[in-house]
Amino acid sequence: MIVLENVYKQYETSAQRVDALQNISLHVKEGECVILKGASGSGKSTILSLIAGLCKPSSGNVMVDGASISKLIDPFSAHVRREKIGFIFQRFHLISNLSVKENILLPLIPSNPDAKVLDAKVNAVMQRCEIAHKANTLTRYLSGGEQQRVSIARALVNSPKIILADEPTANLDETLSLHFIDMLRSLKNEGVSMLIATHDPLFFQLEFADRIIEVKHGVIVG
Ligand SMILES: Nc1ncnc2c1ncn2[C@@H]1O[C@H](COP(=O)(O)OP(=O)(O)OP(=O)(O)O)[C@@H](O)[C@H]1O
Repeated sequence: MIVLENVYKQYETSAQRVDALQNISLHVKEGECVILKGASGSGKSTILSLIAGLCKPSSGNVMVDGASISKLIDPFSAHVRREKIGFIFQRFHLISNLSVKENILLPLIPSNPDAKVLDAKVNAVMQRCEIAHKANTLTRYLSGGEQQRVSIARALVNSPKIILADEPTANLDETLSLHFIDMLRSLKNEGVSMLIATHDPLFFQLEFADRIIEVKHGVIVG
């Protein structure tokens, strides 16, 4: 479902060149749940961004459900992302002057013009993520945990085959984290593949993952 082959990623800034990933190869099968762990700066977010087609590798190949997303130009990689991937970002990336409902609705607009269908999907996912009571609130007025639940709802609204999540429980209390992990478990049982970058001990205590991959200085070490 997700394949990385000999992937390198360098970031060039005016000050320096950063070797963020070096020769990463990994394979996540359909319905498999893999956790990425590693110290801050080890390259976890870069791996997720490459799979989502949000950035390109310096060399190597990234495949998502048979499509070589690393080789597609922007509108086509965005299409693969919209159709197949739900991305839960570390920093939410919500639009602050839109409501909860409008933020969740956004990924659906390009593919689904039927207003009733859209409304039903958004309402269902808001209930699932326990944020329906704030449907009409602008997201700039939400707490960190509430914003996180909106970003989770937005990632799930398209019923993606793949979930990529960057520290998804960082802003949730233990009860909400348990609820979220439970939700991931039911998605996994429905065949959704997931790659989750996390330090949250709950994921490890609950033995949630099929596999844990450790990244160190841009290299897979275990
Ligand atoms: N856009 C960028 N430009 C330059 N360097 C970057 C950029 N994005 C990431 N880096 C660098 O690449 C390396 C890997 O960063 P990345 O964000 O992938 O790590 P991470 O493991 O997700 O860290 P964290 O757990 O703190 O989120 C770091 O040295 C980081 O400073």
